[in-house]
Amino acid sequence: MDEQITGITGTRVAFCGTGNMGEAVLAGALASGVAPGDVVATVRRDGRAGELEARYGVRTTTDNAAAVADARVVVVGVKPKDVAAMLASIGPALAPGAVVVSVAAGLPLRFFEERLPAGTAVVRAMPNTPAQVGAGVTAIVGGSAASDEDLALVEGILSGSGLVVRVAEKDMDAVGALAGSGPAYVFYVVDAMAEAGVLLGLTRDVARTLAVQTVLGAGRLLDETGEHPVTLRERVSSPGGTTVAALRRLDDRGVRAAFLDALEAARDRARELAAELG
Ligand SMILES: NC(=O)C1=CN([C@@H]2O[C@H](COP(=O)(O)OP(=O)(O)OC[C@H]3O[C@@H](n4cnc5c(N)ncnc54)[C@H](OP(=O)(O)O)[C@@H]3O)[C@@H](O)[C@H]2O)C=CC1
Ligand SMILES: O=C(O)[C@@H]1CCC=N1
Repeated sequence: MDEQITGITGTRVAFCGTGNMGEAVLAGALASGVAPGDVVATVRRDGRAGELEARYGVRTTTDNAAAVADARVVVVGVKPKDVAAMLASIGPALAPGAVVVSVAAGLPLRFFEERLPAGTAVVRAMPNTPAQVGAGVTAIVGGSAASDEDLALVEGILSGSGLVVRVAEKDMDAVGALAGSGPAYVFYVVDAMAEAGVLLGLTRDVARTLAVQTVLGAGRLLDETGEHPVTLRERVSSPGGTTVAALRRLDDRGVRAAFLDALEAARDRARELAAELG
């Protein structure tokens, strides 16, 4: 266990708003070595509280201010439109030296720093949902009051979610468009491939298994060989064979161009959110 992970022992973490992304980051924090007894997760519904308690053995509450009172790290996991109200609730209750971590799409560090007590350390993060199984990737950037120690602590807590990279804040909306939203594009492709398998006569079960395993295997091959995707694609494409016939259709249908447009749309929506809410 390295020094960063060791430093996590005993760190109290509050999750303020524990939905899809908050839960995935919570699972990663526990995998990093945060003790369930040091975690409090806030919710709005009893049913949700029961789910989180049963799955992770953490405490839950609907009282956000009480949740942050002794937390060293506070993860704000509500939707962007709910962030300002959350900060108004928790700001006065933050413990001295607390670091506030935002996962909100679009909202800049400035949005948090303007609404929290002066000098509050803020870290902006963009995780993705494979964090739930330790296979996520999260980009982080620290605000003006976040120390190296704060960033290292947050990085350690997020490392149980998967890879953590540090980026400049100007790149955060691009990160969100690529990696934050990215799992949804992959699920979309898997669903489309499985549907196509059904069209060709495979059972739904077999088609799903083949699509999932193919995406998993292709991802591992990319990761473990470090080869360029074009090189790996060429190795699948026999001259005059079946794959080039299929890839030509994808090109004809503008799939590559659609990805370029799609990521620009996601980036632009993040900018709009910041403008609407800021
Ligand atoms: N989903 C994703 O893949 C990613 C999301 N993000 C960011 O994560 C954030 C959350 O998104 P997501 O998890 O998808 O959304 P969810 O709606 O699943 O999660 C938000 C949660 O916050 C709860 N909540 C809202 N207000 C309060 C409150 N006052 N007190 C306690 N709990 C509250 C909601 O409760 P209730 O269940 O009752 O509605 C909900 O469970 C967003 O800012 C988003 O931009 C970032 C990267 C990826
Ligand atoms: O769709 C969203 O707005 C969030 C942010 C990135 C992924 N999901």
